[in-house]
Order: sequence, then structure tokens, then C-alpha cells
Amino acid sequence: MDSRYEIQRRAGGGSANASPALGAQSRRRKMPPRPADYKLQIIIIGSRGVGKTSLMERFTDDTFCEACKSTVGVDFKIKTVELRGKKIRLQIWDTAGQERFNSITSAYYRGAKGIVLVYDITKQETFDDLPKWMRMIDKYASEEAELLLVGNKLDCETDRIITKQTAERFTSRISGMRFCEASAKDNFNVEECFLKLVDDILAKMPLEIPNRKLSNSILSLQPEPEVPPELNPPRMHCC
Ligand SMILES: Nc1nc2c(ncn2[C@@H]2O[C@H](COP(=O)(O)OP(=O)(O)OP(=O)(O)O)[C@@H](O)[C@H]2O)c(=O)[nH]1
Repeated sequence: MDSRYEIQRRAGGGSANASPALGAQSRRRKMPPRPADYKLQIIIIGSRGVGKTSLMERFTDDTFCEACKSTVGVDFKIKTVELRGKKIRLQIWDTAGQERFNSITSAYYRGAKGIVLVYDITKQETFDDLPKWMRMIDKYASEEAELLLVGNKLDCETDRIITKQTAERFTSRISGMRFCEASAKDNFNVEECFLKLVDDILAKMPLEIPNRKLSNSILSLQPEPEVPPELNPPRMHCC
């Protein structure tokens, strides 16, 4: 027998003489990855240019683009995280900030378990737009969705217009909304903000869900069908 053939067979682990360690290694390699315990959808909204895409890319790929193109419609990325001993597959939807895309982006609110509302701490108009985004949430999102307000571009502290206190006052008028400041550019507080939101979502979920029931929260990659606006009670309290 050709001796090269003999060596190849052994290296493949098929021979009875193959080392047990090698056999175990190849068995390990064939093990499929543990499936996610939860699959959650998170949507990022906010005015044009506040850094929605940049926050998503920093969180999912740890990258930053100085001159990104404005988002057209919606885009998404996947990231798997481990929290509370569970494996969670996040589908993160990045939406266009331009108003002309609202009819497209609004269809993605319904399935979101978490909503990240972003403004730019150096641009007053992006903060003034927040009530408009809250009306979109009230109209299209699930009442159960967790809300996170993010003041982005913290690296531009010298150009800051919106103080932390102003944003905290705004947040305190919305039940259950969290607030944080971050910089997608400097990678400051981005992961922490997203993970806190996911943790809040998990905290609200039943501790053990049978696998069959989980499929209800598994997201198809298709957008949710557009649904007629529901009359959710507004989340924003009047002062
Ligand atoms: N200095 C600074 N610039 C940022 C930061 N995040 C985003 N930018 C810049 O702001 C600009 C807009 O960023 P995008 O991430 O495209 O903003 P967007 O909200 O997705 O914009 P639309 O898709 O148009 O709605 C880009 O030039 C980014 O490089 C940040 O944390 N700091």
C-alpha cells in the first residue's frame, strides 16, 4: 500500500491507530455552536446625522467611519452577547433619520424589544426633535419595549449644547426610559449602553421559557408587516 495514503488516513482520524487526542479534537470541531437562548430585536432611531449607524457599527464590529453615507431606509447587523447566563442573538436595526423614510422605518418599530433614541449633544435641533420621535414610538412601538436615550458625540465636549441635566430632565418625564451619554468615535460607553438595555429587556422576561415558546420572539429577517397605528397611551408625561 502507498505509504502516503496510509499517513493521510491516519491524520484524518479514521484509522483505529489514530491518537485519541486527535479524534477528540475533530469531534469537538464538529460540535454545532450552542443555539441562542433568546433572539431580540433592537431598533435605533433619531434625527439625521446623530450617529445611529456609528453606534451600531461600534457595538457590533468595533469600527468607526468618519464619513459614512446617510442610511437609506433601514439596515441591520447581528451581534451575539452573553448576559445573565444566557446567549442572546441581537438583531439591531439602524433606521434613516430623514423624515421621508418614516413610512418605511415605522414598520420596524413593532417587533422591537428595545428602542435606542439618539441625539447629538452638540446639535440643539436633534434634541428638540425628541418629542417627535416619542410620538413615533407611541404610535408604532410595543408598549412593552424598553427605551434608552443616548446623547452621542461625547468626544465633542467643547461643542456641547445639551447639558446632561437637560437630558436627564427630559428622560424623567418618560416612564421607564434610561439615559446615557456615549461616543461612537472614541468608543466610550457604547457597549455599556447597549448591554444595559438588553439587561433591562431580560429582566422583564420570564426566567425560563420553553424552547417552543421562544420561537415567538425569533425574528424573521423580513420586516414586520406594516400595521395600522395603535392607540397606545402616550409614554411622555406632561409636566
Ligand atoms: N465626533 C463624533 N462624530 C461622530 C460620532 N458618531 C458619529 N459621528 C459622525 O457623525 C456623522 C453622522 O454619523 P452617522 O452614524 O452616519 O449618523 P446617522 O444618525 O446614522 O445618520 P443618518 O443615517 O443620516 O440618519 C458621521 O460623519 C460620523 O462620522 C461620535 O461619537 N463623535
